[in-house]
Amino acid sequence: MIVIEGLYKRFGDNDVLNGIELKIPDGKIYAILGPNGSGKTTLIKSVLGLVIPDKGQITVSGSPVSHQWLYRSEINYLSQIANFPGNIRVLELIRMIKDIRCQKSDEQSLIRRLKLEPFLDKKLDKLSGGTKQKVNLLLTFMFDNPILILDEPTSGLDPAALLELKDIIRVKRETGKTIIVTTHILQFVEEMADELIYLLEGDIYFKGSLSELLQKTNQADLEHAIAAITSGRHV
Ligand SMILES: Nc1ncnc2c1ncn2[C@@H]1O[C@H](COP(=O)(O)OP(=O)(O)OP(=O)(O)O)[C@@H](O)[C@H]1O
Repeated sequence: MIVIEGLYKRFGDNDVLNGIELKIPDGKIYAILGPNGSGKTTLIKSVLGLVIPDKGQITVSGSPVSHQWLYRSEINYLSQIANFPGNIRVLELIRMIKDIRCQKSDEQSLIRRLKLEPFLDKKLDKLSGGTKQKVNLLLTFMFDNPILILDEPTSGLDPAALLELKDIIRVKRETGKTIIVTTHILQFVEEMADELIYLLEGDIYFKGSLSELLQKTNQADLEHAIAAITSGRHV
């Protein structure tokens, strides 16, 4: 369980998180939604200890994250923009990350599923954006940890890779993992998410299932529900 209490974060005069209270129980897929700049990445980076909050407390599996780092070994994180040096080859990168994490890994089945065999000897700066994203997904999923945090995982993927990604995530959920995803792809959310967390103006506007959100906003689908929220008709 991830517990967030009274979380505040301000950048300059920009109040990004305004007293977030959130409990994320284990074993489900959570979609964090909200307009551009609403603080989704800031929230997940706070959980990861990559952003230091101004106020508030976060615990992951009972451990406070402040000034700690051991808890992070329980988390697999896919960042929105992964910046690895362009002159490293894919296989070298996989070996490097394995050496750093020192955990059992299962890269072979992911290499097959994501069809990465032809690219293993290629340097990262020679890869297309979608192939780079597949490499990032492989690095995220190859370790068997209880929490997965995925910032825009569908970015640049073709339909076949998207199907593989959804399948990989479903299998992770079946094995009891907690999966937190930020995305703007509403079809992905409708298909995959057990719970939606909607951020608006630095706070949580809604947390619950898709059907609860549709009921709350009196709309027929997620696209219209979000349009209703952002136009202020349901704040
Ligand atoms: N390191 C930083 N320094 C200054 N401002 C920042 C920093 N990181 C984020 N911000 C600002 O905080 C706000 C929230 O950014 P964040 O990336 O968390 O939003 P988001 O909901 O993930 O957006 P998007 O949907 O566009 O990815 C934005 O106004 C952004 O400019």
